[in-house]
Amino acid sequence: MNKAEQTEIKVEQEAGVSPEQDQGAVPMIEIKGLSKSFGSFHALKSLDLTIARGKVFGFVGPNGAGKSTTMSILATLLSPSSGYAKVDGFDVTKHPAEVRKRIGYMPDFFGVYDQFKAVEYLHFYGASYGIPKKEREELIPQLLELVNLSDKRDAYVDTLSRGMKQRLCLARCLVHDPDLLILDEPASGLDPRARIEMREILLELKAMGKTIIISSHILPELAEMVDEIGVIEHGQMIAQGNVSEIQNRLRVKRILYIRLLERLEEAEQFLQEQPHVTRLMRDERGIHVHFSGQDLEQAELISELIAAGYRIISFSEGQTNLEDVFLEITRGGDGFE
Ligand SMILES: Nc1ncnc2c1ncn2[C@@H]1O[C@H](COP(=O)(O)OP(=O)(O)OP(=O)(O)O)[C@@H](O)[C@H]1O
Repeated sequence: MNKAEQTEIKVEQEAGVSPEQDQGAVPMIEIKGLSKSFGSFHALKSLDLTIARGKVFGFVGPNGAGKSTTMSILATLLSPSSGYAKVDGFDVTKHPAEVRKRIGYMPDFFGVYDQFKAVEYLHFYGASYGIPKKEREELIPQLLELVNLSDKRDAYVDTLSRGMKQRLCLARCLVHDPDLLILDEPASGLDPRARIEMREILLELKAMGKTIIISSHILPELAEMVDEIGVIEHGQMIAQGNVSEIQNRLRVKRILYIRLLERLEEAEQFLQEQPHVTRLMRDERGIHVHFSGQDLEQAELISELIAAGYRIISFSEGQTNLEDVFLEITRGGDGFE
């Protein structure tokens, strides 16, 4: 590093302002051409990702896709092989201290200090961030309240359930009031009720204006709380956008359910030959139709059925959920343009 660069970093660090912050709104996360190799294995391959301030971003992908690697780089725990990652305008490699001030990181595997009581655990972390005792005494009850653990204040950490430990860990990430939360699979291993509790807390954090990046395999859970999703596979982003944008880019747009009074088997044959029908599944009461047409084509399909003498009891249109989208995208690209 030359002298001019050293001076620039020193000035930024003293001011706590990144060069781009001066020039208006900087994205909370900016990743460009990010690559990471472990020996000859390329875990990340020129990944690009931008997340605006105040957004909740769902990071989804199959096992080993590179989610944790990306998050560890953002958390300054791993260094990139090439490319860059910036948090609030600060490069994670050049200004790790500035980045750490701004982030709360919850890894997928975390250690909790079992010999502590919940309240002591948070004091320990608060103190390690240099928060004075008086402030901590005010802050910690608020954090316990936020994560619904006020009644477990004096419980030993090892007596808490997995869901409670996850929430305590989340409270720990919040002690220094970070702008960005990096949460690696916060709902993993939780039962449905505990996942709902976690989701409600995240919605509260979103309302407080935090930017959140959250990875998960539990896609329908994510859909309800994220503004945007990014799908990663083999170290590359294969789709990014809001949930409905991603759905719009897929061929399977609608799943129709048609109930008929009779001639179900015959109707299945008939539907198979209609335009825009991509897949059919019959149950004892009706037929599920994967349909790639728009409203006009859908109206035509109904007319055709009626004209052919089929007596329709009901015709309904379901939304494809995030799970369908994910399966479609990661099936090998044939459902995704
Ligand atoms: N320290 C390491 N040394 C070697 N390979 C690694 C290391 N860390 C990660 N990898 C490999 O990099 C790839 C990406 O791993 P990563 O943990 O980022 O995936 P992930 O998307 O978070 O998966 P999961 O959902 O299973 O947690 C995997 O193939 C993994 O085995």
